[in-house]
Amino acid sequence: MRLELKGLTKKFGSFTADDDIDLVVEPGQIHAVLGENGAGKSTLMNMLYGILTPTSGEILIDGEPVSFSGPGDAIAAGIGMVHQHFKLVGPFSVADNVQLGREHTRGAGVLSARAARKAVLDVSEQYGLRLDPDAVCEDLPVGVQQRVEIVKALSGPKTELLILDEPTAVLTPAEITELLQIMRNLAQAGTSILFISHKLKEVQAVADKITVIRRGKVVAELAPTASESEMASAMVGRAVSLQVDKTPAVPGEPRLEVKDLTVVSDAGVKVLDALELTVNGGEIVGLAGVEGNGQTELARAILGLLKPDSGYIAIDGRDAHGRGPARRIADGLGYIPEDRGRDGLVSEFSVAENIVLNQYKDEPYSKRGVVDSGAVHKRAVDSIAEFDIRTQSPDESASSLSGGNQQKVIIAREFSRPRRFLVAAQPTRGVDVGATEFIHSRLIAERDTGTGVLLISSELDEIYALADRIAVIYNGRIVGEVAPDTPREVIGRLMVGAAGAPATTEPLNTEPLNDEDTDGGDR
Ligand SMILES: Nc1ncnc2c1ncn2[C@@H]1O[C@H](COP(=O)(O)OP(=O)(O)OP(=O)(O)O)[C@@H](O)[C@H]1O
Repeated sequence: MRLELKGLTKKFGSFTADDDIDLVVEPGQIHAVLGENGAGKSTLMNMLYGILTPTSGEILIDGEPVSFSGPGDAIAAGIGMVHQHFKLVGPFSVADNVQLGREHTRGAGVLSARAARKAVLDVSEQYGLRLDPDAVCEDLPVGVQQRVEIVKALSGPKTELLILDEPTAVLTPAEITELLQIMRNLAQAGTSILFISHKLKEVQAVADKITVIRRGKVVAELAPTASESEMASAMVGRAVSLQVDKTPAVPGEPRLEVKDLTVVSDAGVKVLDALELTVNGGEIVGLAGVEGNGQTELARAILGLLKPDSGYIAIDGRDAHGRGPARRIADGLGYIPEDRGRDGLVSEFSVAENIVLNQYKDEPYSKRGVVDSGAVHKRAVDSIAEFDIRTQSPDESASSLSGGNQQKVIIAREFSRPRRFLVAAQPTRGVDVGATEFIHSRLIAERDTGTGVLLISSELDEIYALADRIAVIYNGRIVGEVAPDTPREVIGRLMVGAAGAPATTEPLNTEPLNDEDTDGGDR
């Protein structure tokens, strides 16, 4: 399929999210779309997939103008889409999920259970996407759920163009390598791919062509040979430092002490297993690990959202036992949650309300129990400017913000008050390079004021950039604490629970994306 966009424009009220976009995707081409948070990438893809109606402009498929009144039309025209946030129904099987939604698809028809299983197996075989059609989706690792989304997108009547909107944001390094290979295979077989990512190494690794959009306009077309800094500055419109400067840490008193912490899941599995960890004031401890090894539970237990079965947590020297999240926050705990939808934002609240979410009862936002809306508004206006949150107004609902800008709202909230200890879980997930630079330098500034920081990140690059000490978590235990100059292979082996194994038997990732990533890194 040859896809051509001519002057595609989308306005929300008086705001122009996409402005006169021209773009051509040739058959079998992997075309990356890069841009800052809020640049208009998802809006553009949603128009292409029939979710949004363009305000003006044309979409042409093989030279013919098309008009979609819903995703069903786009699917029937040969377009498949994998969204930024998974849309699978957890308790359903893989086959059921692939089948789901087809009832509205013109020309695709409803499949019988047998036909749905067969569709999964056929697509799996055709593209080398291994999947068990009978597996229950919520039991599958994230990378496999992603594969289900791709198979679903490819199982339309004749999918020839696949839209992947930040498909790697939640994947492990090995899963990312696998996905990039799947993309190459698909392209080789003739499928065109539109690929959105904030991870520049991935873009370099797979893209045939790169279009950069900024504030809704195409600002550059780059060759795949473009360097990371060329891509970054085209996106942001200024030079971006991809490396943060920091001086050595000066650790002080313990700010987090975790001893013998055990959490058993409802299914009877020890998700945290006698975990021991200390973070001192004035240092950043990076918690490295493949997602799903207890990081989420550790963060939630520190905040008081998850009750441990046994063990001890102290925040700033105070036993946290019996203290709920609100009291821990009052004690000086800060929290940037990994799941902004669940723990970070109230999406129907305004941007301003979200910025003061855990502070609105305090001075100056409340006086004698009454919220001072002027003070809240002023604080929101200041934060929007300081953190470059792209929103039309502080009163806009948080749900209308782009994914990366939602993350900036949380960051603005958590960086605004003095803290003794901060848990930063995936702080730059979905965030563009400019904002990543900013968040990284703020985390270091926090450390330099004496705050203890536990950085939980699935990105080894991020851990290396920031951590003064690296703790590796595997199966709910800290299996190693190492210095920040420890080679990737060593950390990679710890991450897969194979500390003693020779390097050759436990590759973290078999296909490095570039020469620097000798173990296949996390990008
Ligand atoms: N339904 C809507 N109503 C009002 N504004 C919207 C709506 N949907 C998107 N926007 C605005 O359009 C702009 C573009 O958003 P979009 O989600 O396309 O950005 P993006 O480039 O995908 O960003 P990110 O990298 O953060 O995902 C944002 O400023 C967003 O606030």
